[in-house]
Amino acid sequence: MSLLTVSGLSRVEEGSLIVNNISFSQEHNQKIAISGATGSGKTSLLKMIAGLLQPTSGEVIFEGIRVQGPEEKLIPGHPGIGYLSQYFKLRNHYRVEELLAMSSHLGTEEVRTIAEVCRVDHLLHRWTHQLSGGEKQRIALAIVLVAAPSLLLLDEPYSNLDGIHKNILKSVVEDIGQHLDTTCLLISHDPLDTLSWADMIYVLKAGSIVQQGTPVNIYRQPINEYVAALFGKYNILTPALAIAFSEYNDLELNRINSFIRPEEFKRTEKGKGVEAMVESARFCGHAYEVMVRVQSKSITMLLHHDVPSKGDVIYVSLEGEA
Ligand SMILES: Nc1ncnc2c1ncn2[C@@H]1O[C@H](COP(=O)(O)OP(=O)(O)OP(=O)(O)O)[C@@H](O)[C@H]1O
Repeated sequence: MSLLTVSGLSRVEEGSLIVNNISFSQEHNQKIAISGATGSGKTSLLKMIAGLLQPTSGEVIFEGIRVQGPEEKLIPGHPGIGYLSQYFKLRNHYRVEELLAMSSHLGTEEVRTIAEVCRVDHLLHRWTHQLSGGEKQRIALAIVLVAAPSLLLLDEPYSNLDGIHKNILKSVVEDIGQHLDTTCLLISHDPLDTLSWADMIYVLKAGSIVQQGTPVNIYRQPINEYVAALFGKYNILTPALAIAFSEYNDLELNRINSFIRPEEFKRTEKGKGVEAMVESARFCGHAYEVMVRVQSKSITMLLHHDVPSKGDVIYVSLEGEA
């Protein structure tokens, strides 16, 4: 039996379908990410799973039992499902340890472990107004975790954090799965948050799932430009460009555009690739982003060495020989 089964879940708001017939299931310890542009319905979906928003139709089955919505229960929510909103608030005038004790269903040792996993064990005596934003976020997460949920729903957990605190929280989320045996489902619109973490990604657009797959599959084979754009930089390979590259690469030729990531192009020797005129070469930290013009279309590629200059003619092919 799956830990979570979502079947035909929909929500109508002011006459519009904001979540449209969503179905998927999640196994124990499977890491699922839901991605989508702003307003695509991610938060509404997550709240319905948590029992905090009433579905208009469809159902959520958690550990074999239907999750009731807020219109069916006095106190909304499900004790086995933890939900951390991107707009969480910590109560004022309490010490961190008091907040943890108030929400805890666990013994002192287990609370201590959760505080350690969340990297907040050194903050237990602090008052809530004495914390930074990143610390507050990890304490809010610890408060959800001490209620001992088997499923943790995280709504854009990294959105307000700087790089350093984001990395700490990413390690925390990794550890939650490994050390606390809590299954996680998170939503994010940032590809860096989901690609390296998730086992499975569902992409939402206007309330519907438009693509589902492993991170590699979603990144390398986006089914449309919306999915391609959500997960990083991309080039549109028109049918005409595909014919030009097919002379040097094994390409399936069809009449539709396909989407190629910058790192999938490589610089090659004359006679082994398509001729391209360099328009610009910009350093971007891990590589140079080089814009070239091929048959009047611009292509962005990433080069780590042999970086050309503006105006140079180079030869470009795709990774993998024909
Ligand atoms: N109570 C409501 N009344 C009317 N429309 C709503 C309500 N709640 C959400 N919506 C609309 O439903 C759509 C989905 O909202 P939701 O917050 O679920 O999207 P999201 O993908 O989480 O967005 P974001 O990434 O910006 O948080 C949006 O167009 C939003 O304006």
